[in-house]
Amino acid sequence: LQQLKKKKKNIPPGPIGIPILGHLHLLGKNPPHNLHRLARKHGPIMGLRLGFVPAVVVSSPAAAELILKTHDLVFASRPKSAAAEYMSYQQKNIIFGPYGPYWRDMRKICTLELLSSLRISQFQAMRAAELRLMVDSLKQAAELGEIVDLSARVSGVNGDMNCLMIFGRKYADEDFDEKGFKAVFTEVVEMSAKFNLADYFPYIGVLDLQGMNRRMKELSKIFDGFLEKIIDEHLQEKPEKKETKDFVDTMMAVMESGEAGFEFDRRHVKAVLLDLLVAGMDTSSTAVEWAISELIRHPRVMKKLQNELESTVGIDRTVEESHLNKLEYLDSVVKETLRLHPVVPLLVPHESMEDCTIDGYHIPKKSRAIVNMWAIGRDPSVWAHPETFSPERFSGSGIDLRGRDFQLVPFGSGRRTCPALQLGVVLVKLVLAQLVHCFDWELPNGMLPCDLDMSEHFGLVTSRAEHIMAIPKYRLTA
Ligand code: HEM
Repeated sequence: LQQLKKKKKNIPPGPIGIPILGHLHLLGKNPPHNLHRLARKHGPIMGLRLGFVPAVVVSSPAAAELILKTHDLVFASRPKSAAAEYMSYQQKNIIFGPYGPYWRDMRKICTLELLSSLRISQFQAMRAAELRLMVDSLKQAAELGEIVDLSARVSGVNGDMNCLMIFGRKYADEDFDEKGFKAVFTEVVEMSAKFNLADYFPYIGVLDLQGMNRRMKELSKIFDGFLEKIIDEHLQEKPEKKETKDFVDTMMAVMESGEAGFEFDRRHVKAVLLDLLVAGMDTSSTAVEWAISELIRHPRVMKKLQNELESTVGIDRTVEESHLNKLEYLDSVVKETLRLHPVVPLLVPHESMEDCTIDGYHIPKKSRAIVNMWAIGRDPSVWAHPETFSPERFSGSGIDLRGRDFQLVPFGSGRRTCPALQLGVVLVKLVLAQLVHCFDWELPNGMLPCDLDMSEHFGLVTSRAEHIMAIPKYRLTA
């Protein structure tokens, strides 16, 4: 009977599952890689069962377009998950919020009030000042011939810029709990991406076999206390005296005006703040980390980018935001980096809100849709020599990052697309441009560029497994 039903409904092809787990065990330590391998055998639209949850995995541009454009509305929701429940104010945030009027309103506030072009430009001077600090400190290290933890530096400057934009001040690790600010938020992001059995076997969730629910509750207490404290501090200050309002000021003003048009209290403010912290914390810095790693591994590309920067900006001053539009090769380097290292390799899981037919396959309501960007970036029918890092492939290609070219959608596309695409791209380009323009980079202990380890650490945001260590040599005349 099962077989007959399957025939009638034409479910997507997939590997043979095992009782209870279905295909969960096939995800392994690095799901994007393992799903890519499976898709090569079973096709770009692959059906899986993760515990009790049906899933469809798409691994080609055409299949991604079906999910993110043709049937965008059907797949615009997010699955319920323990992480969203415990760590996102009962799914009151944007990232994990289910589709509906509440999510739409929250997202609108976020895009209009916080991430608009005008708001992004208001923080330009702050970004320039933070970059100056980074360059000065790396210049000092260069004078001393020091080995620098480049991953930590990039993540540090990105974290500082984020905190200044969101909270109006920087936070040192010791301002937080004993584990430190960065470590707590990195753990929140990691917990959100982990395959938690509770999400796939609803009845065993209460047993919390992996201890994840307990840890998530602890984490949420820590950051809730932190956000409460920040809101209290802001209430005591006078925002009208500030030159640039930070995101807390803006959100508190929305709350106090009562003009949100829906219930909007402190919990909602905290949920948005947490969203932006989590989403902004590691994404851009991880992209920079991958880009600089590829450039160090490919001295020809590094030199070509340095030449572009020299001819556009000069050798006696540093890159400014106004230069970015003129830097075409930098643009190609960033695209090529995101093709091979999409920092959110499986996007954030989507969930279908009703039954739907995709390319003739039946996808039941409440299926999880996984878009494997890692696989799409390596699809040999779209990319010539997909494993080669070659930014030239984008010159004159017309492919942009805005979610219209489904062979390259590292920010997603459609209703759930990243609302911070513009900010994200500016941050990545700015930080990368300073590192490349101001410094030459050498690997320590005579390591050859081709020996640089490029292993990944899988998470919602997939970063390098090992920090990149390198020796800077200052190259500007100023
Ligand atoms: C290089 C940098 C970034 C990349 C590659 C990136 C990528 C993504 C991706 C792939 C998604 C999920 C799309 C989907 O589910 O279909 C997403 C969602 C999101 N991103 Fe970004 N992002 C970046 C930077 C940022 C920054 C800096 C912020 C905020 C400060 C941000 C805020 C968000 C939010 C709020 C969502 C949830 C949207 C929703 O569910 O409606 N992102 N991002």
